[in-house]
Amino acid sequence: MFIWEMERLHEIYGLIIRITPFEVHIKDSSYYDEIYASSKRRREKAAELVARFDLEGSGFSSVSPEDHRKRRSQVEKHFSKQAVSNIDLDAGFAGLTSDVIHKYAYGFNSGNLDHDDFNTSVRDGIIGLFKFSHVLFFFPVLQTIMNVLPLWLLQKLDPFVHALVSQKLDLLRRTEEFLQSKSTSSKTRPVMEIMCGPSMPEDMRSTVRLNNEGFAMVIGGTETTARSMVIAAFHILKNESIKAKLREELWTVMLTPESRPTWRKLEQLPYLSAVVWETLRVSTGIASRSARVAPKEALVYKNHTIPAGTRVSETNYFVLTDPEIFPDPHTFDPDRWLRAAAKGEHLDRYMVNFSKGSRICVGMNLAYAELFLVLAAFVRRFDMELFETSEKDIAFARDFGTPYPDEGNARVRAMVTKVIDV
Ligand code: HEM
Repeated sequence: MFIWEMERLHEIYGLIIRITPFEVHIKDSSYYDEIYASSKRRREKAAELVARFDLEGSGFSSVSPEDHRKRRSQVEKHFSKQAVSNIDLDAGFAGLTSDVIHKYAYGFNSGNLDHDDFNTSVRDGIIGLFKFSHVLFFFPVLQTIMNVLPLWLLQKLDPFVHALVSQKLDLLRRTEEFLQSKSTSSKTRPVMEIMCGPSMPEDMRSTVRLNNEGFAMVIGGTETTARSMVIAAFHILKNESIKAKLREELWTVMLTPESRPTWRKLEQLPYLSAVVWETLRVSTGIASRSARVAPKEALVYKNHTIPAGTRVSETNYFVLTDPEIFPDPHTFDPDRWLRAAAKGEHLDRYMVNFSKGSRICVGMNLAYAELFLVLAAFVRRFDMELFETSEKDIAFARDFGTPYPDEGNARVRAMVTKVIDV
């Protein structure tokens, strides 16, 4: 819950504070782009911050911009708007994001949606990693220990850790198979099959490195997007007028409940777009700060000069709930985006949900595609009522990488009252 302590300290000491012996934290939305800058200005990631995820060699874990650029360029082409538009997305959502990213990255269906409660071990592994991430920050060596312990022992020690390690081992085996097999020329090859193919340079072909790229996609692409869908569902079901307005707009492109408009088509709907933006804003995405280091450039914040080499961070949540930019920030108000657009204001400048600059989320297009397609189907096809669910079940109280409520996981329960057939 350190995020709330930072907020308290900012209230006492102002917009810039030193939060650890090595890190400065700024709570000023207008300064964000200086820290999370484009590749024109050199920014490094602090090695200590990424060690806990055990994704050595991946773009996400790269410290230097040179390593990052080299690795990221092999990944990002598979997540362009063009590439992402070509996938099929079906069905409900709790386990959906995990199934989608496994299919997209590794080519197999992890089967969450086939389970009654959606919550198979695939999802448990990622949740386990997030919930354990503060401990792993201080003791990244635990990752090494987890990797060498036999699975039966891990099962006894902690089912979440067991789920995480088994998942990674399973994906490692699949990466090995991709590296050994002759790649096909099929148009729908998963990202990892292409990345393990002959176009990957020799010095970047280690199985562990490649699997860490794939696992970073799985980690990045599961809880974040799933939580956004859950938050959207909560607000849509709670607010009849939002649901009615959305449904009316969706009728224009979904003549029957089974209509499957493309993501491109859905993106052109102004109100649905506003709902997606507001969902991303209020769901925060990544809760933990991710510091950058400007190794050769002294950053200047107002009358403070931050020496080159210092870790500097902002927290996305503080920007996304900045009342100067988003008045009444804790209210789910999709219309704020339409009002701003009508006035020619560019609120999107402050949509730091996916971070900014050269390290902006590589899976952003996939996340948008999932949100548009899933929310459209959800609203057009079902009438539901919230069941034993209140704001407290989704409110951000604890930072485990993504926001979690005070107890357990974000949980929204609903009863299907009608499946719409016209
Ligand atoms: C609503 C959904 C999502 C949100 C809010 C989100 C947010 C973020 C943020 C804030 C970062 C920067 C992390 C940092 O600075 O350390 C990031 C990076 C990343 N995300 Fe996402 N993400 C989402 C969905 C996805 C999806 C669907 C994927 C699937 C590929 C993904 C994969 C990644 C990867 C691999 C990185 C590291 C990129 C790099 O450093 O080059 N994310 N994401």
